[in-house]
Amino acid sequence: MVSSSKDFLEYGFNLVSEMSVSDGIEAALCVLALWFVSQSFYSVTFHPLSALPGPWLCAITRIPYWIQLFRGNEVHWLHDLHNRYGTVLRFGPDDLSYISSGAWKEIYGNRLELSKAPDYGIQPANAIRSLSTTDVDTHRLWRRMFAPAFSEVGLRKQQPIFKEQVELTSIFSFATFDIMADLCFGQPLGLLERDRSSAWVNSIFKLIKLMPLSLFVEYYNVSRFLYRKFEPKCIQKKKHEHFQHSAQRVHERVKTGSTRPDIWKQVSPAGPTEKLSLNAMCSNAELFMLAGTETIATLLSGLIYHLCLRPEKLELLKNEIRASFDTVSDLSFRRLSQCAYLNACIKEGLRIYPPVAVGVPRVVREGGMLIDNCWVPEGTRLSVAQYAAYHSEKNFRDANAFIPERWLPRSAQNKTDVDFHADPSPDVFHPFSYGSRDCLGRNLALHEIRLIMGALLVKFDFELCEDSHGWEKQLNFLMWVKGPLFCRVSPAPPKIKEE
Ligand code: HEM
Repeated sequence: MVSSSKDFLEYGFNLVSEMSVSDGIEAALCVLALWFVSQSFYSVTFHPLSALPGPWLCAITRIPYWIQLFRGNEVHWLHDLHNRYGTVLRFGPDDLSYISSGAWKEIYGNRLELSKAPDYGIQPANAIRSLSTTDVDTHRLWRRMFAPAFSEVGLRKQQPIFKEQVELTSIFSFATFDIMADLCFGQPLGLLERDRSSAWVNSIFKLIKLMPLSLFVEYYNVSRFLYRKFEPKCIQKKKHEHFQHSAQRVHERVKTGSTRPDIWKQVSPAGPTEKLSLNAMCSNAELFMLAGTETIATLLSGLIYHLCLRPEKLELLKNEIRASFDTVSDLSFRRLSQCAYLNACIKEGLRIYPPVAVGVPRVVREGGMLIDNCWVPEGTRLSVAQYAAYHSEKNFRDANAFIPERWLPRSAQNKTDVDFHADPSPDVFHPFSYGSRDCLGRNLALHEIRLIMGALLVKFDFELCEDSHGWEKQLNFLMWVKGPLFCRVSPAPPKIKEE
């Protein structure tokens, strides 16, 4: 008979010490199975999220999510699940995805500032936090410092740096990497000039494909601990070399100085004692080279693709651009931002093919919170799935069709157009995210996209090659994995001068 807790422990200890190895393994497996069954039962019955819709398997384990993530199919999987289960979806034991307009405000614009999921923060090799940090105070400081460089006034000053590049390009990745390098390092990488990628840029693409693995490792305490302890030397070396590539260029830029209004010229001191250290410049430059290049190249490729599939829309856009500008040197940030049809096309491109197609999760803080009239416990990860939200008929009529007109004011719409302003939730559209951690480079991105599109359409006509039909069927590892996009490109016909 076991009478007290001390006796109980002694009894347990004796029992274990008398066990053979195979009995021990059997007992451990039984305990594990019991734990899993009770956890699963709790997860689908008494867990605070148990009433929310979603596949029961996802309520028990994250395995279905990991499988889809590693297969590059997360975006379409979430889209299908939202179609089946509605605007809120439980796709993991502690993971909720939303596609309603109110969710943006509640998750990303919340006064309580939900924290960014730590596994989504990029860890710079020099260990100095960049803007992607989850630390709220450091993040606030960086945002204040970098805000002027990415503001309208700052960008207008940077306009000449952009124009040096766009005239040359039809290769979007090279152009966006060259432009961002020019803003961060004071000189382009020379990709457009050589018409060839570099080993450094290629390694960024490899890094993007490894994101699911990094998310998996960073999600679990055990794998994170083991990885940090035993990270292979060759990977450490590669990370260091990669970081050094941009760090050296930042050092060079600081040493030689610059007369041009690049990012560093316009950073403001956030307070009397705050200075942007050289190390912090390096880690933020690395972040800008990641965040501000492929996102834009992705949108541009998708936009040209969808325009080529709808030649009547491409014609309207060409007419608008060619009526407003004779040559590339006429293009300016200000005048391009007034091109209504161009802006509508860009919005539609961001909707139908969002560069950040899934939501970056926010984690509910201590004490839990009410969201969408449902109480969610602390630690729950909330996100808005952009692709699913923008392709849902609940939010956009003819959601899978490329229709820039839906973004034009009612008065500018063709009489025969369907009235897309009856779309029930235009507020659901936030391709640059929302709240205190929305995209710092939003203005820069829009100017760059308008300028590159303007330059291309002033100079060239485009037609999609047969081989590239179906180009949009792509895997997604947080970024789309784009195949080659072949277009027949011919010089625009000369303008006939009116008498
Ligand atoms: C079409 C182009 C772009 C799209 C669609 C885009 C989208 C986004 C989104 C959705 C986020 C929010 C992530 C989150 O919720 O945590 C973000 C953050 C960010 N983006 Fe962009 N982005 C684009 C271009 C750029 C450019 C050109 C830059 C320039 C450097 C940039 C710099 C950043 C930075 C620094 C952050 C982190 C902001 C913070 O945590 O405070 N992005 N972007």
